[in-house]
Parts: sequence; structure tokens; C-alpha cells
Amino acid sequence: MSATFEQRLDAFRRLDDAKLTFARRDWFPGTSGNLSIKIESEPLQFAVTASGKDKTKLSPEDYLVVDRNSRPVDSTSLKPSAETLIHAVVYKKFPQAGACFHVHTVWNNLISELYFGQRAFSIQGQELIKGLGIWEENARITVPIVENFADIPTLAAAIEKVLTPEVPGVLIRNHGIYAWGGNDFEAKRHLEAFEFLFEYHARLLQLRQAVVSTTTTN
Ligand SMILES: CSC[C@@H](O)[C@@H](O)C(=O)COP(=O)(O)O
Ligand SMILES: [Zn+2]
Repeated sequence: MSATFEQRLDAFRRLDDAKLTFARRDWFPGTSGNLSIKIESEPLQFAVTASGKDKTKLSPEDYLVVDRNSRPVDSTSLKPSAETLIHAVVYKKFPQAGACFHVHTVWNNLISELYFGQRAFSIQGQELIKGLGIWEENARITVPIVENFADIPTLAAAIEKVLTPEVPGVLIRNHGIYAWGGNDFEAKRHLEAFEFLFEYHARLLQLRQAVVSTTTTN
């Protein structure tokens, strides 16, 4: 059965909210980024941003609904995000996921490049790890990093291989992050927590370097 008008409207409104919040933070440079919200699990249907749009703006042609094969469920001139396949991979792997957000930021790109050698970025003992829903004492998280394959099915397959239920996100080298959650509120919280951790860690490295330089030159 196809999503009802009310279900679509609700998903589109939630996407508007998320999009404007992230746009205010400059998380969509150069039309980058894509967002989705699940509408139905069985059969899978989700609302996703249309490809190539300026995601800092709202228009009546921002979103469309696609099926588990990333194909539009209605006849439309809109093209789903070029990376819709990645959203579909997340929803298929994690049936409890209800929203999936992708942004390109300088901090997530820096971390993805710095730690690509290890294919993962780990961080421990930072309070914002709780923002990922991980509450253990002195918790350590490991975010997988995949190569930025230009071919989207190849990229989606690489992502599928490294997805883990422990951490609701994956970095793509010199590209950006995909973060998801049970609903849009949770996916946003996860994305914000990841971005905080990336920026914190990158700035810490810079400051440590500055301290080392000061102490060695004085
Ligand atoms: C314009 S650079 C970004 C794109 O190549 C892509 O990575 C992206 O995030 C947005 O693609 P889109 O098809 O608009 O969803
Ligand atoms: Zn992208």
C-alpha cells in the first residue's frame, strides 16, 4: 500500500525542520547533503530529498517518496537524491531506523581523512558520546570510515559491509557522514553528537600541536 497523504505531509514537514536546522549551521555547502524519513517499513517507503537542490531553501519540490529499490513511488519529474541507495541500505539493515541524515562538514571531512588509514575513528570518555545513546562509564565509540567510491552502488555496498548496531553513523572519506536514528529527533541528536565529537577531537589535536610548538620554541 502506498503512503497516505497525511503520512507524506508529516514526513515532508519533519524534513523541512531538519533541513532548516542544518542549513543554519552551514551543513549543506554547494547543494551537498541529503535527508530521509521512513514512512512505511513493510513494504519499505521513505521520503527523501530531491537531487541537486539548494538545501538551504524550502520549495514545493524538495522531497519525493521512494521504495526499497530507491525508485519513486509516484510519477514525478523529481529525481531522488543520487545517494538514495545509501538511505535504503540503512533502512534495510536496521528495521528500527526511522530517519537518516547526510551532511558534508569540514570537521567530518577532516576526521575521515585523518583516520582513513585505520578505516575508523575512535574516541573515548567524552560526555557527548551519551548523545549517541551510549551511557556506559568511560565509553569508547568507533565510527567506521569507507572510501569515497564515485559509483554509488559500490559506495552503498561498502557502507553496508561496515554498518554496526553499536554506532549510528558511518563516515565517507573526504565526503561526509551518514547518521540515523529511530526517528528524526534521534537522528538529529546523533548527527549533532558526531559533529561535536569530530570538531572537539580535531581542535584538540590542533591545540596539542600548538602547545608542543610553544614549549619547544620557548
Ligand atoms: C554537490 S556535492 C555533493 C553530492 O555529490 C552528494 O554527495 C550529495 O551529498 C548531494 O547529492 P544529492 O543528489 O543532491 O542528494
Ligand atoms: Zn554527499
